[in-house]
Amino acid sequence: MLRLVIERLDLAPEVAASKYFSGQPVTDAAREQAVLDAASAAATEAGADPAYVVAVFADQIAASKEVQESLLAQWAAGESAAPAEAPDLATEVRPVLDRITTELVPALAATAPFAADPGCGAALADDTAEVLVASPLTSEVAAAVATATSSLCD
Ligand SMILES: C=C(O[C@@H]1C=C(C(=O)O)C=C[C@H]1O)C(=O)O
Repeated sequence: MLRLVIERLDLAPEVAASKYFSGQPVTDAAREQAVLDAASAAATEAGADPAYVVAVFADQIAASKEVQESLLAQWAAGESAAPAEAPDLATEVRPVLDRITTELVPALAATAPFAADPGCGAALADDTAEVLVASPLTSEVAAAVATATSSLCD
């Protein structure tokens, strides 16, 4: 589950790069609603609590936007080198995000029972550290992991 959370968040720089070229705003409210609706429907299908899954997905969206805002601000200010090219958001990046949704929802259905466990926070911190060692992230993505995981434990 955490690997999928990280994999999703690690796509945010590509989303930001595509928006750098297209001029599309970071927030796309209609797309966010479609993502949350898809997650809710998939949760019901997987036997998970849709409210829990939607809350976790709202965090994924917020975390992605943190990364995008941070990178776009750096590129605009010339603080870091802007990308030279970017994938197409609709045809190349969002399909990958959608594929992750189909995997992340069943993974959340499996881990949701542990949300109320008193050891959830400590286990989450340990597991997050382990996944981060396995997948080194840029500082912007690493900084948003806290947002992405903030609703996983009660
Ligand atoms: C990732 C995107 O940027 C934002 C974050 C979204 C997400 O995490 O699913 C959806 C829409 C945007 O508000 C996107 O536009 O696809």
